[in-house]
Amino acid sequence: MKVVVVVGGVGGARFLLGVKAALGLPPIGEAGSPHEVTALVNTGDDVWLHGLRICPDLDTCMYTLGGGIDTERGWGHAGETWTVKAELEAYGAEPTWFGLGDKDIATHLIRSRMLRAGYPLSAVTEALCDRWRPGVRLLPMTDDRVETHVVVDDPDEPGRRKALHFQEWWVRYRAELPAHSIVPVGADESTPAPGVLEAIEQADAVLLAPSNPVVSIGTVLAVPGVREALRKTEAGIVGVSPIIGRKPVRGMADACLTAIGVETSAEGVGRHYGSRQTSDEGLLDGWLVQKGESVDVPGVAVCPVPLLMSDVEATAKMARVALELSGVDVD
Ligand SMILES: O=c1nc2n(C[C@H](O)[C@H](O)[C@H](O)CO)c3cc(O)ccc3cc-2c(=O)[nH]1
Repeated sequence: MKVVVVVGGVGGARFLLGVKAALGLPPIGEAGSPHEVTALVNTGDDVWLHGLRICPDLDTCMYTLGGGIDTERGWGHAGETWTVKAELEAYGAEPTWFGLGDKDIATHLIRSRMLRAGYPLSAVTEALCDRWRPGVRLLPMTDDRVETHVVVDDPDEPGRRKALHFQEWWVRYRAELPAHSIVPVGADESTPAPGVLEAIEQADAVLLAPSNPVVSIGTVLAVPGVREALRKTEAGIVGVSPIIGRKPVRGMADACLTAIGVETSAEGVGRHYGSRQTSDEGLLDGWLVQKGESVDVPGVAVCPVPLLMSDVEATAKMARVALELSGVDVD
């Protein structure tokens, strides 16, 4: 069976652990299997810092599925040290608000060297995954440069607005500066990475992970051709709500949803993604929401399940329901 999962970072990576387990694949590492999982990964969080290209969502998926993630933070290496970071600070090298771990820097050095040698991001990712063996194909949504920027009131100059790179808004300001708009800069000119459209077209099932609907899932959908391919595929498309009650399960999706005028609720996000049957932009055939919530998304089969990805087993149960709701038989 061919499964495509649209993902962002931490939530997406945790969900992929469950998808693998639901398909009988070991959550961590690689194993032969009749099933093929392809993750379409958001690259709008990517950033050049200290001369290194950092791809947070690709790395979080790679480390999580490859067994190297720091499970507490949800990003970066387990057992990380921060020697280089301290040295950079000693030089007063900005930015100091972004934590580059020593082991993580090796990933960025390899990637930056390959990018500078002319390799596309998809080839770089494949090379890095040769070591980590995540057991799913990690595809960047595009090989082109797309960077999410957030327009805020300039904290240093009242009355003026400025565009911050997503990482500065997210890490330095903890998304506490109200966002007037969130823009995936470069998305309009980008094209899907090799294999993205084919994976969607050939999929038996497509899942939208419980990642940030705006800056993760939304950014992948902003790459021209992706939404159209999703609307056309024979595969059933099922999303998983990242919101329980009125709060995101983790991260700050509420700050992003408010910025685009979408209610922070499973119903709000479900309607935002829209029904594939009854609207000409919508994507969803099915929508998983928290057990006990009554959610109405016209034209979409809503299925309440326990949504907390408290461990791989719980996530696998959720992923199994999502796969079955998409119309495939998991077993
Ligand atoms: O809150 C933080 N998140 C950090 N993140 C997480 C990152 O900002 C988020 O995971 C995504 O961009 C949002 O999904 C990192 C991710 C990396 O791949 C590499 C380094 C970092 C460093 C930080 C950091 O210092 N603080």
